[in-house]
Amino acid sequence: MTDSYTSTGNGDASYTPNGSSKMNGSSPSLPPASTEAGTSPIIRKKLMGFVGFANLPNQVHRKSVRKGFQFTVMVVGESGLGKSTLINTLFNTTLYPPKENLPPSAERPSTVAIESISADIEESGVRLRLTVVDTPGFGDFVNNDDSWKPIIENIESRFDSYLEQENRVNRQKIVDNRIHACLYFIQPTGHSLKPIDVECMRQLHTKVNLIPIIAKADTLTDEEVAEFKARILADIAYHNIHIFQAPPYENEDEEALAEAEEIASKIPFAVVGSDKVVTTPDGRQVRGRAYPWGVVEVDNEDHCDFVKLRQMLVRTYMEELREHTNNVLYENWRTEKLISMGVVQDSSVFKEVNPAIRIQEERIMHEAKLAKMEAEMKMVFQQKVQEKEAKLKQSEEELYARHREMKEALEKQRLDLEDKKRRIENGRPLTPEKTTQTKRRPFNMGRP
Ligand SMILES: Nc1nc2c(ncn2[C@@H]2O[C@H](COP(=O)(O)OP(=O)(O)OP(=O)(O)O)[C@@H](O)[C@H]2O)c(=O)[nH]1
Repeated sequence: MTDSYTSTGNGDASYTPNGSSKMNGSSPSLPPASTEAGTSPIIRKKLMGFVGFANLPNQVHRKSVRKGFQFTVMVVGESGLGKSTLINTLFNTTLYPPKENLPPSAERPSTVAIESISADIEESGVRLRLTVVDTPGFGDFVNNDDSWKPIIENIESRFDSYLEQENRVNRQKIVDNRIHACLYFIQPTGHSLKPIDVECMRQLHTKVNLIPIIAKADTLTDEEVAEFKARILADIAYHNIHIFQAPPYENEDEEALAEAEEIASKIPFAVVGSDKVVTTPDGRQVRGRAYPWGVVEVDNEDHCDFVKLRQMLVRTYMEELREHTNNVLYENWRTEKLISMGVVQDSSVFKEVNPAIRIQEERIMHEAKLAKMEAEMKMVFQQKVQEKEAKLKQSEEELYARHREMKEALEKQRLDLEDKKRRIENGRPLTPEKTTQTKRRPFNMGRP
């Protein structure tokens, strides 16, 4: 086996094992050896790893992990439906302190008040800035007609703040406070959606990713849950409410497709929340709720849909929810807002331009411009000709008039002379007009 060393003469060099192939993007690794001539050292190069764009996802991954993530979730539902408990269970934190620790002065608000709590959560080195927006007071009053209004105002004010940041000269530090997901808690009545639920969801669905949840599902039997879900879905379809559905991707593998289908089949998620650890009859320590008749396990897919909800919200579709908020919900809101402010979109910027058609259009426009200029010049020319003709006609008439005048004068002169001639011939003296001779002006043709 023989190795060869090639020098290109411009400082580049490549080592070719067996003289067969060249390697680029490599680094020198082995100590230099001598060539046959014994002058130039052989640089042995070795590939340190895979060189190609297939590594791009890893770069994105590293960058995202360094930057951390931001996620804002809103919880809407009547009080006591287990919203705080579910959030604590979902993100495995005590974001909401236990209610017994709250001071007695912590009274119910008299209107729907919006509260938000943020926490930095870290899991396997990945940082997540989680913000939960709570809506205490929603649906708690005798008249709940406008309960949804403060919620919508809050969502829109977050869009406003984002739009304002986008319009700044310096957009380096945009803070995204928009709501990425809205968990809508439905009371486990077993009937169907209440009018307040329908109205609120109708108001919300165009502004947030709506995820309906049947709260405290452990209070219903499996059959009741199935029937309740069917009725809720029918109501949602009837009222044309859009709930969040993950978009299907064409090149997704079978496992991912099956997972997406399974998650979709569980909507609305019937969940049980508990941040307490209890012991099962078989001695396992689980997060759940202990009843005299047994233990409901939060993380057991046979007991409730909590795992699927977490899968959707955290594991599989968190980025999808953020993207959908930005690309669809915010974009639609922004368009409407700008139009309402009188900003008009120039639709020609979206037109695809075919260079041949463009040249043809420009040629037609140019020809039209030339034709217009020509017509204008013709008009000016005609006008000038008419003016000149009028002037010539006028001087012709003047000449004729003078000619006539002179002719008459000459005729008169001729007649006078003939008269004189006749008198002289008849021997009659000339009239005394001789003495009163008038000075005749000399005849001058062409002068006025
Ligand atoms: N049976 C049952 N009870 C639950 C569940 N989740 C929470 N609870 C209980 O319901 C009560 C109210 O729970 P919270 O989490 O404070 O409810 P909330 O919706 O945050 O209430 P507000 O803060 O008043 O809006 C507590 O006693 C919880 O232990 C559940 O899934 N099933």
